[in-house]
Amino acid sequence: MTLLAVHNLSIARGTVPVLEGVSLSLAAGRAMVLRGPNGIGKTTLLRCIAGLQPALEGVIEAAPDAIAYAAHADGIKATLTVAENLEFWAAIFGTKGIDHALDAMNLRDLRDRRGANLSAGQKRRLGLARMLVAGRPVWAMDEPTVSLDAASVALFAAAVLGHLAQGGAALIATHIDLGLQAQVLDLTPYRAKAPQDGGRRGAFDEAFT
Ligand SMILES: Nc1ncnc2c1ncn2[C@@H]1O[C@H](COP(=O)(O)OP(=O)(O)OP(=O)(O)O)[C@@H](O)[C@H]1O
Repeated sequence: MTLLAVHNLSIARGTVPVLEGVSLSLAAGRAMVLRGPNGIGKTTLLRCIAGLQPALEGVIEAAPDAIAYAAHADGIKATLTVAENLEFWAAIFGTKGIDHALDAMNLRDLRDRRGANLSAGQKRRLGLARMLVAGRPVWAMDEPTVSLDAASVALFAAAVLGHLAQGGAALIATHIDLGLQAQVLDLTPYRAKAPQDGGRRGAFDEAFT
């Protein structure tokens, strides 16, 4: 069963075209890794697929509320504890139970620590635990392993495998090898033909973080 299909997508950052003609398809149980040099448009593509910005052209097909997105920023509430952060997200996503997410990302001992007091890697683990409480079939993730140590990368890879085994799918922009059996999509051939630097003035989208 196909959980996500993208047809002939063209996307821009600000008003500047970044990628043209991107198509991909992700079936249940499958992972895909997005590759390409810095600035090619991996983040922009993921944001578009997550519904955070419109495409210039093309079609994205997924069931309503199918996609959970983990961005560079973790969206962690500094004044809430680890457990409260996850409870908050479970309430937003309409799911129940956070223990499996605490266990999966080794956060049990940190459950009562406030978001503000977590290390960078711990914050990242909490951000990834959020995916586990989302209860959504398609995980779209942008550089999920930044700040993670080797043990945490292994935990994350195991969490992705578990998600795939349950019929989920994952689209992951990463520069590292996660040891997953994933299809690789290099975005380099889809670089937009329009000038990348010319016409840039006024193109900056300040809301883009
Ligand atoms: N706020 C902005 N407004 C307009 N253009 C931007 C803005 N931020 C980044 N860009 C440009 O958009 C293009 C695509 O950036 P994007 O972040 O999607 O690339 P990426 O492949 O995720 O890069 P990286 O591997 O460095 O994370 C780049 O050329 C970048 O310089």
